[in-house]
Amino acid sequence: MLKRAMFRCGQLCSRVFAVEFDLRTEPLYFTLNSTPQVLHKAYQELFGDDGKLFSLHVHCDNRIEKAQTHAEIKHQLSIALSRDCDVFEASSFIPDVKNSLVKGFFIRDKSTTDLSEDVLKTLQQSKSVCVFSYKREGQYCWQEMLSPVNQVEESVRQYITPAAAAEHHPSTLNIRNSDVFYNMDEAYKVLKECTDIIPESKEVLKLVDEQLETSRGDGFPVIVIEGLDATGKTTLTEALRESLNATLLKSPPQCLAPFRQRFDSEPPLIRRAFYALGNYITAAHIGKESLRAPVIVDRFWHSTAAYAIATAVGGRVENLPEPGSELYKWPEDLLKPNLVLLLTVSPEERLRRLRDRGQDKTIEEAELEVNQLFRLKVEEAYKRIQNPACIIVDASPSPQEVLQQVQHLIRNKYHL
Ligand SMILES: Nc1ncnc2c1ncn2[C@@H]1O[C@H](COP(=O)(O)OP(=O)(O)O)[C@@H](O)[C@H]1O
Ligand SMILES: Nc1ccn([C@H]2C[C@H](O)[C@@H](COP(=O)(O)OP(=O)(O)O)O2)c(=O)n1
Repeated sequence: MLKRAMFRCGQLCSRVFAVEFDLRTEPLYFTLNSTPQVLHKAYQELFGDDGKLFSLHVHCDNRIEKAQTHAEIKHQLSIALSRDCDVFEASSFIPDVKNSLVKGFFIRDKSTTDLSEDVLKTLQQSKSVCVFSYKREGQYCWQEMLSPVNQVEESVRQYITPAAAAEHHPSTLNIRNSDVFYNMDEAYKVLKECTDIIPESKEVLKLVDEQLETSRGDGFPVIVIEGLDATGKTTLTEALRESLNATLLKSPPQCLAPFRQRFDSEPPLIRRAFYALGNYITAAHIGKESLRAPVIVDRFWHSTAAYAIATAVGGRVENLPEPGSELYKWPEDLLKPNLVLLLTVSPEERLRRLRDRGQDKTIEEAELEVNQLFRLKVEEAYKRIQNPACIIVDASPSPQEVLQQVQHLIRNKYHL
């Protein structure tokens, strides 16, 4: 209750709220004020007559619990609300303050029933969930706390006040150590905090503990092949293994395969920590194998960081952390490959390859558009990662031609 009260008043008045009403445009930013503010047209339309509007945020000191509650609520909203409800990603943050982001949702209910209100009231019974409803009167709009079931609280009106757009998309405030990890200890800590609720975490940590040796002398070259799904990584890495007499490794490593599905169903904090640790295990394998032969690696840290950043940052490519941001910096304690190649193909060719593999047949248009935005962000994030940066390889020609192109690049660098 204390958290809720704080959210309602004091501390959170300096907070800015961002709602992703339309993924292709900027979020709508606003703050709250105890005195009425005249809203201009864009805000009036969004907070206007077109249905009932609610927001929901999750507050909790325990980050594992917070991540799981957020994911659980997202799922609940997707199954419990009617078709007349739109659910938008929303967040509250303090501008320029790292880790100040609190994630949540905006719900617009155009139905004539009270179903959404009932669902939200039930969700609000959890101590870490805070729900507000929005009311409109003329040119003013305010939010007040949704009264929990069987409890009438005095409602404080907080008027919506337009706010300037944030210089950096708010989701970038929390990427470090929530989505991307820049040393092993930070990822390790996350899984350690999960051992009670996810028993598999213990087994993963044990595997990490067993692979402490990561140092590498001046051995054979280490070449990482990166790219979106179906760009031809498996085809190329296998051909390279044969032609270079190399060892082929991948991240996550084979020993984590039994746990991957489990961690893929967890919220980003836990899922990304799992993949981060996978890179350290693979690094230990690289360290050993590169003493004997060239090593080809199918996905490594570029994948971990690019997918994590692209998932964390909603909407447009413009929302990504800017080029040169410290969020694209390679972890100081992770083995650096000698060469990173990024396979790229056109969206049409990629889709054709996915279809040939029997995937992606049923994706609807709306989902396709969201996927398209996501794909663009992953590729752009790949390209922004520095030291080592990736070299872009056009992977649209035939497998043989792609192999030749890559052999040429490697030969130029290593005379292999
Ligand atoms: N250069 C290429 N030209 C045409 N098809 C390709 C090429 N490389 C791979 N493919 C085909 O595209 C699909 C995806 O390739 P794959 O190597 O499995 O990609 P990834 O490992 O990146 O997911 C497979 O069916 C594969 O046979
Ligand atoms: N080193 C890695 C490898 C994969 N990941 C994550 C990133 C994405 O969420 C998925 C992509 O894996 P996917 O199953 O599409 O990969 P494949 O192309 O099938 O090998 O895994 C990672 O974070 N770090």
